[in-house]
Parts: sequence; structure tokens; C-alpha cells
Amino acid sequence: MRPHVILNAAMTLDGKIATETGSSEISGREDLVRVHELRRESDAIMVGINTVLADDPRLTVHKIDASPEENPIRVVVDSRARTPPHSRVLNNEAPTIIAVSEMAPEGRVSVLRESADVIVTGGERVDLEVLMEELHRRGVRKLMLEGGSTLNYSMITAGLVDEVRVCIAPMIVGGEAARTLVDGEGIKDMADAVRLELIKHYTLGKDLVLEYRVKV
Ligand SMILES: NC(=O)C1=CN([C@@H]2O[C@H](COP(=O)(O)OP(=O)(O)OC[C@H]3O[C@@H](n4cnc5c(N)ncnc54)[C@H](O)[C@@H]3O)[C@@H](O)[C@H]2O)C=CC1
Ligand SMILES: Nc1nc(O)c(N)c(N[C@@H]2O[C@H](COP(=O)(O)O)[C@@H](O)[C@H]2O)n1
Repeated sequence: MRPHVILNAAMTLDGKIATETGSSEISGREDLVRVHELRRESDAIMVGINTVLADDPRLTVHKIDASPEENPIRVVVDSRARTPPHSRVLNNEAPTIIAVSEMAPEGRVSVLRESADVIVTGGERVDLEVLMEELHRRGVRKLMLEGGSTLNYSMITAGLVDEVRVCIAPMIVGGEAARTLVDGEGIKDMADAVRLELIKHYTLGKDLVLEYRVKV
């Protein structure tokens, strides 16, 4: 058993979720309200370690009214326990789980255990299927996946994503090194592409929001 997983992201018209220097303020004010409503509805919110290193996010509900109890559990996928001990994701605003692999140095894991729950799974990288099962066992039924593009790729190609919601902002930045919605190794043959069904589309301010169901 695993949680229902919703991948949510904001991208430019050319599919970038950050510039090549890591600048990533893409969503307009109205879309951020939608994002924080989705955070409030979710039991957990998950990001990859590079997103923590690039953005130092809080991953709480802070753009709309919410009580502290409405913050989702924060989950960081961090094979080698690189989450900086003073990062905001480890503050006391919400509980945090750091998922590491067996490659994580014990010294860094011990430091993280002072402010987070640590789940160890996988040899080189975090085993995402096992992590999803463990989160479900802990009561997580709805999980919001907030990137970045490498984790998005692993989750989607492992068949662990049920819905994709994207905000497309009317901006173009280009850049071969700029992260897109989904990067990773890439599927080689179009016949093997992950297929989606468009469920809903609407504008929010200047942005366009598309909501898809992932076909099984
Ligand atoms: N516009 C938006 O909506 C968002 C933009 N971003 C941007 O995305 C960028 C970061 O994206 P990425 O560099 O792709 O990194 P990422 O945030 O996806 O982290 C990937 C890292 O997670 C670790 N990991 C451990 N086990 C893994 C597994 N099984 N599968 C995949 N990764 C695993 C690895 O160290 C891997 O390099 C940042 O610039 C951030 O600003 C991030 C979230 C949302
Ligand atoms: N939906 C959305 N729109 C954008 O424009 C974004 N840059 C992001 N980024 C994600 O939100 C995190 C920041 O969260 P806090 O406000 O610090 O809680 C960032 O790390 C990305 O995961 N998302």
C-alpha cells in the first residue's frame, strides 16, 4: 500500500522549473494560494535534497491561513544525509522525515536524528517504493511531491505518481542546463512515454494550471 501522490510544480512556457543559476520564483500570487491549499490538504510534502540545498524551503502552509497542526509532514529524499543541520526544513514548524540510503555517513545521520525522523532504505539511492510503503504505514494517505526534476523523474518512472498538476507561467528562460519539470536519464523511446489524461484546466491570474491523471 502507498499514498496517493500528486506531483505539483510551476514551470515556464519552455518547461523550466528553475533557471540555470537556480532562480525559481515562477508561480504568481494566485497560484501560490492554490499550492498552499494543496499543502494544507496533504498529509506529507516531499522534495529531493537538491531542492533543499538550492531553495532552503520551509515546506509549510504559510501563504494562507492555517494552524500549525495543518502543516504536512515534510519528507526529504537525501541518500547521503546532506541536509544542512540549520536548514529551514529542520525547524520546529512541522515534523520532518529525512529518507537516507545505506550510503549515508553515520555521523551525519546522528546529527539529523536530533531534529528529524530518519528512514534508511536502499543501497546507493533511497528506495522510493519502500519509502512510500513506510509513509503509508505511518498514516500518510495523500502526498504532495514538490520536485525537483530528478526526483520527479524517479517517482514518475517508478509508477509512484497518480496526478500531475502544473502551473505554466507566461515566461521563457531557455538554458540547456536549466532544470525542466522532469529530467533524470530520460525514457529513450516515445512508445514508452508515461501517458496522462487531462482532467482540468483553468487560469489563475496570468498563469495557466493543468491537472492530469497518470494513466496506468
Ligand atoms: N518550480 C518548481 O515548482 C520547483 C522547482 N524546483 C527546483 O528544482 C531544482 C532541483 O532539482 P534537481 O536538481 O533535479 O534535484 P532534486 O530536488 O530532484 O533532488 C535530487 C536528488 O535527490 C537524491 N535522491 C536520492 N534518492 C533518489 C531517488 N531514488 N531518485 C531521485 N533522486 C534521489 C539524489 O541526491 C538526487 O540527486 C532546484 O533548482 C529547485 O529550485 C524544485 C521544486 C519545485
Ligand atoms: N508551486 C511553486 N511555484 C514556484 O514558483 C516555486 N518556486 C515552487 N517551488 C517549490 O516551493 C518550495 C519553497 O517552499 P517555501 O515557500 O519555502 O515553503 C521550493 O523549494 C520548491 O519545492 N513551487
